[in-house]
Amino acid sequence: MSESPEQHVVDLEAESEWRFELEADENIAVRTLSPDSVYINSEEIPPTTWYPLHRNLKASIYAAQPTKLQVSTPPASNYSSSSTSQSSLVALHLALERIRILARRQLSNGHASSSHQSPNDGPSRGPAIMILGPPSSGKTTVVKNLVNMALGTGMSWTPGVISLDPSSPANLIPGSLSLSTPSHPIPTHHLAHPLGSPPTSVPANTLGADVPTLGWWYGHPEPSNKGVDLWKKLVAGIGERWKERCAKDPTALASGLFVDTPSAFTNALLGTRKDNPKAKYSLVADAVEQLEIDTIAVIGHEKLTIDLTRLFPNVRVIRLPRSSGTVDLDDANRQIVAAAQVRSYFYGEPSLPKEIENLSGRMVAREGNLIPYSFQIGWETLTILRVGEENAAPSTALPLGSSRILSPTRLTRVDPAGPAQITRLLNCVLAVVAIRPGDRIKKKDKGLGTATMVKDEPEGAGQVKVEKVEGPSEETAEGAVEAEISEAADKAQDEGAAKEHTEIKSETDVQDQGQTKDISGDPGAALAEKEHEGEGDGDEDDEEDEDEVPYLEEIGYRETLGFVVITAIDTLRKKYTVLSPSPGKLPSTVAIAGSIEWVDSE
Ligand SMILES: Nc1ncnc2c1ncn2[C@@H]1O[C@H](COP(=O)(O)OP(=O)(O)OP(=O)(O)O)[C@@H](O)[C@H]1O
Repeated sequence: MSESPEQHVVDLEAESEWRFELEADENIAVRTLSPDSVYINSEEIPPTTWYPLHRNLKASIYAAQPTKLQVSTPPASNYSSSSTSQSSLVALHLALERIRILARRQLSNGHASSSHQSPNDGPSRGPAIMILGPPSSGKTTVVKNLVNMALGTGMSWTPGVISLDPSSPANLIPGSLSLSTPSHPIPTHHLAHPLGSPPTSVPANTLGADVPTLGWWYGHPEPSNKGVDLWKKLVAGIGERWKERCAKDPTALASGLFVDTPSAFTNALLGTRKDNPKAKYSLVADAVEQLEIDTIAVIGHEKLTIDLTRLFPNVRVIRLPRSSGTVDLDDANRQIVAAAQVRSYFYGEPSLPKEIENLSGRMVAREGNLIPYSFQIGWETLTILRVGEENAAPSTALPLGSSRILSPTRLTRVDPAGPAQITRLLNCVLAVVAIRPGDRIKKKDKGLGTATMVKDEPEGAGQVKVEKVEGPSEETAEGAVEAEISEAADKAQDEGAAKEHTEIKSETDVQDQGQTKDISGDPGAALAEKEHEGEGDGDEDDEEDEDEVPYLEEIGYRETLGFVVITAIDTLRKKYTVLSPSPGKLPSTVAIAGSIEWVDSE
């Protein structure tokens, strides 16, 4: 890097990357002084246009042509490398693009996706690709690159982007799963830049506002065997919404689907149950089925590629080289990412520091700040639930000879006055869920969808027959796969060897930044009353037992309306202080807690 008082310039060779790891106090901007564009995660940075990069970000700028890259302030950690995996990504993108184009042609010729076709027909839907790999192998980066390449073709694609990684910085908020349909390349200005529109309060004039995003709440940073049932129901819900979208929108169907996954998916025993101990990669298989995946790309994990090839004969499994630029993130890094992700949900993209704002020359368009809203709400008004928590009465309290079968997705109510609950609720991220008229369980139905008690009567060879309340039925379908992907994969392998990523309804007006309001009667209380009126049949049965959850289990895994954080708890006045992305009433007074916490350290 050459350094003169007014500029620091990096000379990049053709097909090489400038990689950087920004420290907590490093904010920089880059621009190319050459006539050709450069790219960040395959988003184009036009010539001579400053592109701000915020602290803690780790990424690279790719140049296809020899380039002079100007850097506002050189970061402590930066280097250039010609060992880029860009060409393998381009090869894969081209194969996927061909399928999209053929699918669009088929669809415009009137072929339905589910209709039986002759072998000579092209694909009748776009590719559905899922990216798998170990921790920090670059999965999210690959997804972002492929999505941006598709959106950069000028073909007006509107692919679906699903994040099944609750800890990915590209997702909405830690603990969530998401489905978005971006129509313009996704930026990489800072750590938490999501693959969809970030927050509920996103103003209508920002870049993210036209990226419809739906969010689901898993509530934990990683899928685990304990949460398998909830996980599968969430994935089924996401799959349903994507299929609904495709049924209405042929462009979405032809554009296809990109799925980012958690590194836990590489654990063969994740999701394996005692009743079927030989089942391997159960959650991968579930996602393949629910999302109709036709291609799995595995990053740099040979055994996994072989295992999955054997396990899914109808799915094309390909291997992608791991970019030598990927950075192994430690726990401290991951905590910084998670905190930045929650902060950006509430506050939007951080402001530019003065030294960058004052740079002379053009600057790329950026999203604005968001102004969240803080208020108090009574313990009685906000119903907080947990999914699958086993805090029911001990089995010893049951009648002799009985055992309890708890539904794995049963809802339990959080009693803030209960032991240790204040500690668990403070700083807790909550997903707000919609309550519809049919969701409330009448007293006579209670027990449905919560816990089932069965008598231990021996049946046959001493077996106990249990009846369990099951969730919604699941659809299955098979996906088509294209041979071109195979070629692209082979090419990727060769090159890799050679060198080494709700509809959240928004209330857009913002006010009262950072102020805590004690709204008498509580925001949301009016809505809560309305809910009761809506169900209102004057049925005295509706009187609740404090410990019973009066809602169907289904609300625990339906898409969320948005997220709030409990930032303080007043035990004397029995009120929560809640940070919400938008002002006014909460859209619902029922929220689900998980294990995700956030403390604003800025
Ligand atoms: N070519 C590159 N140059 C510089 N940094 C990179 C490059 N590719 C990826 N990174 C960085 O490496 C880190 C890990 O990449 P990424 O988050 O895509 O991996 P992942 O497999 O999705 O991780 P996780 O284990 O969280 O699922 C990120 O900080 C990412 O920005």
